[in-house]
Amino acid sequence: MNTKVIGIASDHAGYEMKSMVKEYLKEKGFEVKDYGTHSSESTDYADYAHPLGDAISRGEITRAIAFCGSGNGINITLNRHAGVRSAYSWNPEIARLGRAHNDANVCAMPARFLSPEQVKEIVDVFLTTKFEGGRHQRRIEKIDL
Ligand SMILES: O=C(CO)[C@H](O)[C@H](O)[C@H](O)COP(=O)(O)O
Repeated sequence: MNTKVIGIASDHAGYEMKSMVKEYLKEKGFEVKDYGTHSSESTDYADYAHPLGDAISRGEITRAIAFCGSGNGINITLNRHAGVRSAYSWNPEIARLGRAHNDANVCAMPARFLSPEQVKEIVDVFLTTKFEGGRHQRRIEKIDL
């Protein structure tokens, strides 16, 4: 498992925030795999969520950051993929709980409702918080149908 590789994806509404996060992660020494979109031209979040979700299901990526305008569409789509636990992370504490309690492997954010500074803080918390296991391991094992 290469935890230094981070997947990223967004639609048009999240493109600028994704670009910012891409540079931020590179500055921190991460390798970034960008699943698109690659401009602010109007597009559909599922077209980027599915390739990222597939990569997680195949085990190619173990952690990812994803955006759309509200965060809902990209989060819902990613969570259709086996093995994806995408946490809708609209503040740092929710991101921390997503990792600590849910072993989330994707941090999905609402790009139109967060500042770049808020996003950086959420990303930092998401990438540094460890899963607590214990009772939470039992619970996540009950998620998949
Ligand atoms: O938030 C989203 C989906 O949950 C999308 O990012 C879109 O921005 C949203 O659906 C609004 O669409 P628009 O074409 O950007 O007006």
